[in-house]
Amino acid sequence: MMRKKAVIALGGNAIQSGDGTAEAQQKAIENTAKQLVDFIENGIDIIISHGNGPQVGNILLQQKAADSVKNPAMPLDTCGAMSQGMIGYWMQNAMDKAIKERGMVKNIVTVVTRVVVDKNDPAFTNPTKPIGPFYSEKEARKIMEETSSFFKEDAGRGWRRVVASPKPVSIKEYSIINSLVEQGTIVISVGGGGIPVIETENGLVGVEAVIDKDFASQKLAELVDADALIILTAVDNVYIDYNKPTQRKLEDISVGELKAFIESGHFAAGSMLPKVEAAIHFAETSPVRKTIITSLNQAFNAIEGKAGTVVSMHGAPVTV
Ligand SMILES: Nc1ncnc2c1ncn2[C@@H]1O[C@H](COP(=O)(O)OP(=O)(O)O)[C@@H](O)[C@H]1O
Ligand SMILES: NC(=O)OP(=O)(O)O
Repeated sequence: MMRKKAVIALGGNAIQSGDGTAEAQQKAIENTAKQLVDFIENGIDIIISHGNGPQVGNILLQQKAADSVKNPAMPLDTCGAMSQGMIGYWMQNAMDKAIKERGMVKNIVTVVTRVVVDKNDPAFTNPTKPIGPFYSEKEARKIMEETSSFFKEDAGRGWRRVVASPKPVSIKEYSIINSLVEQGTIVISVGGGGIPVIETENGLVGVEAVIDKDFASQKLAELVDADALIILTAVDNVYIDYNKPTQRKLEDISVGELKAFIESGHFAAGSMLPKVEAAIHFAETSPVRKTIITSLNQAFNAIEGKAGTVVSMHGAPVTV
């Protein structure tokens, strides 16, 4: 059987359901792992990436709450590393269990991943990435007055702290990630978009930012020469006229058609827009590459061309 390679980016609902306890998050991840095993069983090598918006924001708050001379608060890049370790650990346990239940044997590893960003990226002066819990407008405005944090309204769901979200330029660990995958290991990497670092005369230095996991996953998919980038979120498809009576789902679509829908403003900034942009960036690198945007439940159907929004250079079905 010809092996294929896919980078699977997991959205918030694949990691968290119910409250934010370790138990609830691990339960959601166990359910996710069961579905990801379908790919492995069918000869697709997977690299799993995931978001960290809620988790990294909460870790930052916990750091600040306990901040003291003897127990200094850790900065955002280090909180990002903590979130990679935490979610990676949960995912390793869940994948181990799911694989064993299907009678297979596989190694699973989490790679703490550093992603280089440009220190002059305009995102550093325009924070847009929501992290941590939701607040009322009144609470958010009060915290903004008292601290140097910024808050914005997040897609009608409430107010959240926003931080800089520079674009990924390169991924330090991509080569080792690829070697591990080629050996048949399941790799969890670029968690939370990767730890943002800049290149300096003294080596790599972490910066106060959170990279978008869809953009980082797209960059990784390119660098490891994946056949497919699979972006899993809460909806089965990307829609035009989303939530309007004229709503229409997109199935097989070309890069050109999708760019035209972006121009007409069909995709919400901060939610569907980065996914659609990442999808385009990956699909336009080669006519044999495709990006799928769908839900966890439809993920495997989508790889078989039976579900999801599939973005490719020419919009015709691409077999993976
Ligand atoms: N045009 C659109 N088509 C489909 N979903 C959309 C669209 N515009 C906004 N959305 C919303 O974007 C959400 C996905 O973004 P988000 O929740 O930020 O992603 P993640 O799953 O990575 O956490 C969908 O669940 C949907 O509610
Ligand atoms: N880092 C990141 O994109 O996280 P979310 O997907 O949780 O926003």
